[in-house]
Amino acid sequence: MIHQGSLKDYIKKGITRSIELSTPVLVSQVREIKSIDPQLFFAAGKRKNFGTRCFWSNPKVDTILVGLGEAYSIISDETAERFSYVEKDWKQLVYNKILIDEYSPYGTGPLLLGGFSFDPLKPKTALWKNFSNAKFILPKFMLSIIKGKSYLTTNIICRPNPADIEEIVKIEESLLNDIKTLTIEENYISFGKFEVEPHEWMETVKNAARKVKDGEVEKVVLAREIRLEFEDDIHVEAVLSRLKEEQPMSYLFAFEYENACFIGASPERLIKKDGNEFLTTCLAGSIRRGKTLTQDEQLADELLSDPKNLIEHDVVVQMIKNAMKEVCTTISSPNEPGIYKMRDIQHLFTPVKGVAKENVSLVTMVNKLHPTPALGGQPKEKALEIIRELEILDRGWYGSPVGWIDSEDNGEFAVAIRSGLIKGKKASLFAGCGIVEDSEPESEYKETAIKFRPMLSALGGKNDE
Ligand SMILES: C=C(O[C@@H]1C=C(C(=O)O)C=C[C@H]1O)C(=O)O
Ligand SMILES: [Mg+2]
Repeated sequence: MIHQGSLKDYIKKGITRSIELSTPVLVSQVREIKSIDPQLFFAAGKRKNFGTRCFWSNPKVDTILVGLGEAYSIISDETAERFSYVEKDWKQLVYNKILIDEYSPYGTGPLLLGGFSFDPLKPKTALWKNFSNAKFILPKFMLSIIKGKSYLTTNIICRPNPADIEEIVKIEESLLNDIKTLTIEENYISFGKFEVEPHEWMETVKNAARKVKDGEVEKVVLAREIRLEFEDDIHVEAVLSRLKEEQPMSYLFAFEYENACFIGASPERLIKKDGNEFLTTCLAGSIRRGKTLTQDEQLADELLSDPKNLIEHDVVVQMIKNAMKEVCTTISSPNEPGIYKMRDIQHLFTPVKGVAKENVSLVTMVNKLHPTPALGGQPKEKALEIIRELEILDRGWYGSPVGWIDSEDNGEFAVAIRSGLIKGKKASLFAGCGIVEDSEPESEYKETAIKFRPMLSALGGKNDE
């Protein structure tokens, strides 16, 4: 529906409604705007001190979302209940919304950007202070670039006491003006690298492989951390630009709360929902890229017929297909895995599509799938126990679902791998490997080294193994 009238009028209406209902009322305006560089919009958020910035784009790049500031936030430090908490709070907020939608394609209007932590039962360390078990933001301003067109959504929460109406309208205007004068500064600064206990990590791989051999689990994923220290503050904007250039086959994401930014370029989709269609991806099993085309193809063939990697992959396929069967009327997926190639690595890849039964929400599916055996293991609970026991790190949001949900329950979540947490001059990067019976510590260590490359390179480092 197209509403006439100015944003200010709608805010006044929102305030009146919020007095009547004694509840916050969301006013959300979408308008098509002249095309804007999403990186610059993200950079403008820093200059304007919005505090919170979110960036999300899919590999096809037909959906780019950049959110600035917090009109509303949904934060939960509960454990199992964190999923339903987010859903309930969001449903309540959008129930009374006033939409001013000249244009409302998929990916515009009121939507939440955020994610969940990997394992709420693992004690949280200071590193992940700003990253709750669930944290979703409805941005004050959001740029959506959908199939090449740019839209600006402005979200205002009206409460019984009048909001700073003038202020909001003023900021919106100056924000768009400001972007015209911005550029992204590259600052490649040297850094020192510290690997957190690599030998102990290889020991844990050995222990995990033994547990698989003993029949405790089918597969378990173990991750490790490296810490970088720079001479100067890291420019998150420049890192994002580099990731965009170097990892075009990946989801790009950045979630910045105060001084901490979780950022990465992940090839792995957890789940996408568009109407009643679900799409998910099994991605597990890895090999390096070749130096020549012939060598690259040889490596791909090797991966496609390697028993260890095929087991790693198949455990994921079985679990995801079973989960999809429970909530879908029909599912379809290829019988054999294909190859997904990125700049630094190639993976075994099987997409799974399905048509959802009625009332199966996106968050329900996130809850059901996370963590898949690509990041957790099989069976899920036993694998999580082993990870808690063996792993020498706090995963925080690494390996977790990150993405977006709109007010109609459309959206998409990626698995936050090939990622790191940046705080000022410091960065912690994370990478893991699926461990099965035949996993060898040395070669799994090498595999994680390759998985660190996307972030290391985006931070200005050389490709070392
Ligand atoms: C755990 C990660 O990646 C996962 C593990 C893979 C493997 O072990 O082959 C491949 C892709 C992902 O499922 C990571 O990148 O940190
Ligand atoms: Mg592997």
